Amino acid sequence: MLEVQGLRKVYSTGGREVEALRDLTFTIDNGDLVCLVGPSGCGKTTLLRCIAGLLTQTSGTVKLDGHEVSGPPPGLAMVFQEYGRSLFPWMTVRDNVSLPLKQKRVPRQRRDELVDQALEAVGLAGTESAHPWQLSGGMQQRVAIARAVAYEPSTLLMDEPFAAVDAQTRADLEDLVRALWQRLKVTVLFITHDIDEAVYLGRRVIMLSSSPTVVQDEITVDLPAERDQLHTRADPRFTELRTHVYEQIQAAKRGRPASIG
Ligand SMILES: Nc1ncnc2c1ncn2[C@@H]1O[C@H](COP(=O)(O)OP(=O)(O)OP(=O)(O)O)[C@@H](O)[C@H]1O
Repeated sequence: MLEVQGLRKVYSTGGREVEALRDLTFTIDNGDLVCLVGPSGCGKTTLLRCIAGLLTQTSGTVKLDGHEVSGPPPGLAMVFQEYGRSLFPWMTVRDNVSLPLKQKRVPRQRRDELVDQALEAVGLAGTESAHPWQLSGGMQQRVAIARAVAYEPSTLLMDEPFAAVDAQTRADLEDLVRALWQRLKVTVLFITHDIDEAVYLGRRVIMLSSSPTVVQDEITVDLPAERDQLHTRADPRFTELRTHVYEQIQAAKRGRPASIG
């Protein structure tokens, strides 16, 4: 379980203080898929970096499976928006996916198995010896997802991973994330500023207020577990949920709760 309790982050730079996160509290059960949306600049990346142990909070706690996070926790993998910068261009696809496993000291044979399985799972079997720059943006992001999956994480943090790909690729990658989540039973925290994406993907959606940030609202997405781009997005319940999230985000920008919903 991921537990975020009273998380506050104040940046101090050049004598100026920016309160990015004021007081965030939420929990995510093991095996859940939770999307986090909020207005631009509300501190989504700050939150993820605190959860990943890459940034020290000013106060509050983050616990993963009962252990307080104070550095990059084992069992946690991340996928970033900028796949172009997260893959090493001079390494092959196999070496990129394999790298965290080497750091984890996984034996060679097991490493190869995990890489093969992960590339197969993201539909990239056969690209092992290619270099990232020989692949499309969508394929590069699949490599980044394969790298996270091969690591066999219990928790996967995704920071606006599809913001830089075209709409069709994005739809395919969304379906890939749901399929992997269902298959691997991994806990996923997915950050996006795209409301439709949050409702389509998530089993829960947490909405953040604008900075200084608190949890504005949260919903359980009571759409069928089997989702597809055509039918789910045409479901009247999908429209209701996205309208609710939209109104909450608009209210968050104005700095108060929405009156309806
Ligand atoms: N290193 C830093 N030093 C000072 N202020 C920072 C730093 N990083 C972020 N901030 C500030 O903290 C606030 C939250 O930033 P953050 O990048 O976490 O938001 P975000 O929700 O991810 O933004 P976006 O939606 O635009 O990607 C912003 O006001 C930002 O200017």
